[in-house]
Amino acid sequence: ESVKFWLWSEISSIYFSTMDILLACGSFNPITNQHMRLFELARDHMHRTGQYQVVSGIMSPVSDNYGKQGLVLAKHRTAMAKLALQSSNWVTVDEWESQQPDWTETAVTMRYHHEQILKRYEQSKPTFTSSDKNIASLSGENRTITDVPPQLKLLCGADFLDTFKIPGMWRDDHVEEVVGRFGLICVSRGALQPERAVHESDALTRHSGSIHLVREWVRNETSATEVRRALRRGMSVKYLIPDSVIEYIHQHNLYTEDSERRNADAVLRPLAKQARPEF
Ligand SMILES: Nc1ncnc2c1ncn2[C@@H]1O[C@H](COP(=O)(O)OP(=O)(O)OP(=O)(O)O)[C@@H](O)[C@H]1O
Ligand SMILES: O=C(O)c1ccc[n+]([C@@H]2O[C@H](COP(=O)([O-])O)[C@@H](O)[C@H]2O)c1
Repeated sequence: ESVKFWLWSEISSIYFSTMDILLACGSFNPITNQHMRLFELARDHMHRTGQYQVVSGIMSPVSDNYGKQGLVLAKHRTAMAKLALQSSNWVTVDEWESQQPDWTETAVTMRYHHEQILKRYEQSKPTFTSSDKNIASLSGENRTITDVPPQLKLLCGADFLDTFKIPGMWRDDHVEEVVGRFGLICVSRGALQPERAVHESDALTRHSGSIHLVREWVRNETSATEVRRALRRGMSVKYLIPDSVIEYIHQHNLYTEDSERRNADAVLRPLAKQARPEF
């Protein structure tokens, strides 16, 4: 009986689950252990639903013209993220967004990755016989269902969800697209209430079926701002960020009083762009 049950649960998880790819957009200035935990928490959550198979994760650092205070160069933020994610066998760093000449809206970044996923899927799609149409490979964790391409979902923390309601920050059609067309996985952060953010937004409520709220029970308030503050003061950030990243920061003398003044008077690019779309 137990063998039958095991077989059934294996087969049903293959046939009835959707492959997901998680994309996290942000400054990662610098990457913290909690940024990497977001991926782990989200993957566990999605797997526990029994409906999704998370096959990979992408971290996409924002480009230099985002205009956020203290933002160090994208080449450094990307290098640090790559060093940190050497310990992951499923999350990688993608440089496309960070290399764009201007700041790129998240919806546009998602469209780009969606196209890349479809291209790779088309290239790697095996030809099927009628009897094995749904299953391409069944090898440990890498089993895949290939008659549906992987779905891209945005992964974020609860503070990110709150930015949707800041006037002039997001275009309404982009919120619709990110949440409605792609889907969102949001991990709790401190005392923020993502359920309330969804409830108080008509657009988010309309698409609540595509929003997955993940509860982080080990509350972790690590923030890149606090890490930068500690570094400026010459204090330890060990165990908040990986050792390899600490070493990189010291080698390049990245976070100083000067670096924190960068963009201090700048208007965040999304706000400037919405205020003067031609600008
Ligand atoms: N401690 C945390 N808990 C949950 N989500 C987090 C946490 N830290 C960062 N995130 C999420 O990671 C993504 C990238 O965040 P970001 O690079 O802005 O880091 P941050 O720590 O929030 O930075 P800063 O302190 O400079 O605002 C966002 O979606 C953010 O919500
Ligand atoms: O697409 C938008 O309109 C939009 C508006 C505001 C912020 N974002 C993205 O949200 C992310 C916020 O990162 P951070 O570090 O400011 O928390 C970053 O990747 C931005 O490009 C995106």
